[in-house]
Amino acid sequence: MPSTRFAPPSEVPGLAARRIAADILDGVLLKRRTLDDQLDGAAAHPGLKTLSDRDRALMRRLVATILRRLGTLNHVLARLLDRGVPTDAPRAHSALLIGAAQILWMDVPDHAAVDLSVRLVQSDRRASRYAGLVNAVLRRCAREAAQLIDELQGQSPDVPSWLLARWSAHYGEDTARKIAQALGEEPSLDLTVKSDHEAWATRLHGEVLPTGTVRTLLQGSVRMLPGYDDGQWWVQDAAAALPARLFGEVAGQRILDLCAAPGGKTAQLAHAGAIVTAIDRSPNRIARLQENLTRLSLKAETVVADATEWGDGHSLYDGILLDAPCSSTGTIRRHPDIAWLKQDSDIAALCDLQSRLLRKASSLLRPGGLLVYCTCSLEPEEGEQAIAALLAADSSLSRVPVTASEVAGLSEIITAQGELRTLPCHLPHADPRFAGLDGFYAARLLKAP
Ligand SMILES: C[S@@+](CC[C@H](N)C(=O)[O-])C[C@H]1O[C@@H](n2cnc3c(N)ncnc32)[C@H](O)[C@@H]1O
Repeated sequence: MPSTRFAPPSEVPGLAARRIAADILDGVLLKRRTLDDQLDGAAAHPGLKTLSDRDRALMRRLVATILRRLGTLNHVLARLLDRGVPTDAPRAHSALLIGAAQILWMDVPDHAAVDLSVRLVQSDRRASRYAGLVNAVLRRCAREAAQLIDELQGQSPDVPSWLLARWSAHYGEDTARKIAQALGEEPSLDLTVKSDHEAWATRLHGEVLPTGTVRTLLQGSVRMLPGYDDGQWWVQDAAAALPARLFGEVAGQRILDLCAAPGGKTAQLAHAGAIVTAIDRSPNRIARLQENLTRLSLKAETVVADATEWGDGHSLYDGILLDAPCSSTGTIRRHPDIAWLKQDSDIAALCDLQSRLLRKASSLLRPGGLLVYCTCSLEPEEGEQAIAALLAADSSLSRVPVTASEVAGLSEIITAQGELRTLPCHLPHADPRFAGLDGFYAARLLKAP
């Protein structure tokens, strides 16, 4: 729980939002807590409740911008600080990041950004003696940062080097650089709508993508948008909406969604008429899935269970969706904390779980049934290699290649093996704010009849 106080009544406008941003930033960078954890649910920052909708949106955007451009910011600050970032007062570092991000990329006047960061350090016992330093460095930042950022040309400072090395090895240096560049952009809001796609796109000031997703640049709480309360759509990245479609016609089929929460894909399957059993091992996340289904007036059987141990005695399913837990490196655009929280060593442990879940999924599938496996990871071990290993070990399964016509003709997102592989740099658009996809992998497998 953050120790700093928030929002005393006499405080200058905007300071509480910056202080909470600093707490949450420290939560990610120093305490290794996820953004989701700090922004929603029981363990969320208690100060969030005191912020207006506008300040809350600004605070979220500020934190996301800093995490998305952390390498660049740290380079600029390092060049402006003769003796480096003070190590005895973490709030001095977060105040510098917050001030610099606003000066460089947000619609906040420079003098206000500097003033709020100075106040931020002044109100922290350990950091207050750095108020003069913060003031001077941020003023120089406003004057000199553009030139300092130029020094980074040709580099990808905002992606940790271990990740960049992985992507270069698998996709080639050029694509790795494009992925890194795409991750620096603020992502659009993507919605899966039940019907009337064009009408919803117009109402929400967006457009319909070739794949049917409605994409808009609206910001702030989605709960305030038209269509939310009456359950006309749900938030789902355009790439995340593709795997569930690989089953084809599912009306009346029994489909098992093995790692289901918060339920974007369960909702797609239920909306398409499937009889869905949705399993997740997290009770809180299953509760969220249930809430989402209720809002959308959709139905599914829900089960809280560890999927690796579930299913004995159940009849076999017509289709199984395994959206496995993974490193989530494909979603860094939307969850920029992931880049700084995950480590290379996490991937091997996840691969072990994924292979156990895959074996379980195969055992619960009827002959002639389809298994769709997907992960929101860019790492081949969690995608292509996991499926290659499964196919080598289980001769009852074979690939049913995905064709371009199933994904609105986007042949660049299909591999030579007929698997889906979307990258953050895919789906270019004349207006870059409308471009990009989360990085997803999906394969479709048939159980021999
Ligand atoms: C990638 S998310 C699923 C997203 C979901 N399919 C959707 O479209 O909204 C992975 C989920 O797997 C769940 N999970 C992780 N390990 C599990 C296990 N052994 N058994 C069941 N669920 C598990 C996590 O709680 C998490 O909700």
